[in-house]
Amino acid sequence: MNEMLTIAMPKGRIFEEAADLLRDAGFRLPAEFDDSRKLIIDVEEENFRFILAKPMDVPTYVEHGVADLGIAGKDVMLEEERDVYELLDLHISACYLAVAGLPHTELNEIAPRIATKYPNVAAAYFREQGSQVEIIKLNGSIELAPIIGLTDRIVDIVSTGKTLVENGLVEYERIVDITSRLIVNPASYRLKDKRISELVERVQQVVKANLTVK
Ligand SMILES: Nc1ncnc2c1ncn2[C@@H]1O[C@H](COP(=O)(O)OP(=O)(O)OP(=O)(O)O)[C@@H](O)[C@H]1O
Ligand SMILES: O=P(O)(O)OC[C@H]1O[C@H](OP(=O)(O)OP(=O)(O)O)[C@H](O)[C@@H]1O
Repeated sequence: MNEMLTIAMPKGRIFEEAADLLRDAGFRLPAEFDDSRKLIIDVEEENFRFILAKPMDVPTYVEHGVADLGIAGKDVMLEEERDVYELLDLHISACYLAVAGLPHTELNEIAPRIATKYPNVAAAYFREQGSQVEIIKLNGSIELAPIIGLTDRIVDIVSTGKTLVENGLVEYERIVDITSRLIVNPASYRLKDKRISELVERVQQVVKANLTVK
């Protein structure tokens, strides 16, 4: 029997597409997987243990080795900078990080303020631009910040652009394109290399096939 693999799955948006990828790669995941409130799901047929984590926490579990593998958005990887390897771009849950704000407004020259759920990414971006900004960390509804006068700009995820439009905001700069990644703990990668490489191979086939269809 193969050695067990523990995989940290992000709850929420990415979950369904990630589960579809694994199923398309031929892994048998039970129906329970999709609508359970359990946080740990063992799939004995495949010798997998899934842990269902908040998306931002997935790299933390993988870095500490309590999960061998994980699926995380590139946004989370950039923000968290964890000591893990990125094995595959899964090309799912595509979106991008952008700077947005009220239309026809300039950045306050003295102390521009930026609201974001991604303080590290935002700080690095404005540093590279040579702008000194004050970052205000929010946990959601980021678009509120410029509307109610908390900040000049936001750095946030854009997908369809609907949230910006419906709140009267415009995009100023696109920072980076985002898709979800398969990540691995470096020690697990060494110790379970055969099992992990086989999984990567199977998932990669599906990713390639999906890209061809697109
Ligand atoms: N429109 C989008 N908004 C936010 N994240 C998106 C979007 N489209 C794709 N993603 C991807 O999904 C991930 C976030 O998933 P999700 O919204 O479920 O988590 P979350 O932001 O932690 O949610 P919450 O804090 O609302 O529980 C991001 O890391 C990103 O890679
Ligand atoms: O371009 P769109 O397709 O409109 O998607 C982008 C929006 O989706 C996300 O918010 P989410 O729904 O996760 O809510 P939150 O504000 O609570 O983070 C993100 O923070 C944007 O607000």
